[in-house]
Amino acid sequence: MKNRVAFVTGAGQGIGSAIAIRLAKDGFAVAIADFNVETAQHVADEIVRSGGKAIALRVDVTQREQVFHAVNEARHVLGDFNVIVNNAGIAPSTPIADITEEIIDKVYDVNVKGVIWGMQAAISAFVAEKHGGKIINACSQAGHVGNPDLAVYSSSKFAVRGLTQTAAKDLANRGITVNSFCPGIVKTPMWESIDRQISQAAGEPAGFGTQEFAKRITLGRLSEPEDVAACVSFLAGPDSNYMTGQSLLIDGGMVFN
Ligand SMILES: NC(=O)C1=CN([C@@H]2O[C@H](COP(=O)(O)OP(=O)(O)OC[C@H]3O[C@@H](n4cnc5c(N)ncnc54)[C@H](O)[C@@H]3O)[C@@H](O)[C@H]2O)C=CC1
Ligand SMILES: CC(=O)C(C)=O
Repeated sequence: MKNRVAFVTGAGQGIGSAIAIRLAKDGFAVAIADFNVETAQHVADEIVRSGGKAIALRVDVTQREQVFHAVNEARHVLGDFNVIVNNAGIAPSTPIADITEEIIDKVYDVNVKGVIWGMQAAISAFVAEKHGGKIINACSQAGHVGNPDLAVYSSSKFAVRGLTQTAAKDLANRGITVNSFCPGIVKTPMWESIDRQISQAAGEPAGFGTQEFAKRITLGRLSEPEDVAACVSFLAGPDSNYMTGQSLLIDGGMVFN
């Protein structure tokens, strides 16, 4: 029998690694795709040690050819292609008055172009395998409400929400669903870095930025990467078959739509 194959970008750490590990537990053979191939290999080894199937692939999601190459390799090595999770992202703090062209290009190259290249590569793999599939993009609560000090990042995530809605309409007739997940504050290296930058800018000790954001969380706690992975498991599985174009908030009630 063929493997069900999932390809997760930015899966060497944080939310991406939790998603990869969860999808492996769900029975997927998983391609762990990351700029940092050492952390990716570490996650793949952990999955294989637990009895799952995984490979590590080096990919820079800003480079279209690299994304197509990695998706093709995953398809050939793992034997099919069913789900892509375009998770890789970066989030430098960007107070509005200090935004430069360089930082806009850097963030948009990863967070927006990376998602577009991932969607295109997945479409070509689904077509080659003669079936539909699921595209899942990393958005954020910052893609629903503008966040202080994160203008470039927030606008890139608003773009991901728009791309998700549009692609869902474009791809429905090919049997492809497109959804995104929108975490709030997740305990990962990305969040630690945002907290340091916001706290430093306010002249406060580390942890200040987290306290400020946490005031908005209805459930009263930050989330773990596994909280997000559980929802992505739903989006990757058959129980979400009648859902497309949605951007699912997993933010403990920071934003209500
Ligand atoms: N941590 C948080 O509080 C939240 C995170 N998110 C989103 O979730 C996603 C994952 O975030 P975290 O796990 O927190 O981030 P992280 O910074 O901890 O991990 C990101 C991973 O992406 C990889 N990566 C970065 N640039 C890449 C590129 N050009 N090509 C390939 N891989 C690349 C990194 O090597 C790293 O392994 C991002 O899209 C982020 O915007 C959304 C809402 C909240
Ligand atoms: C990092 C992020 O996406 C936040 C705070 O919403």
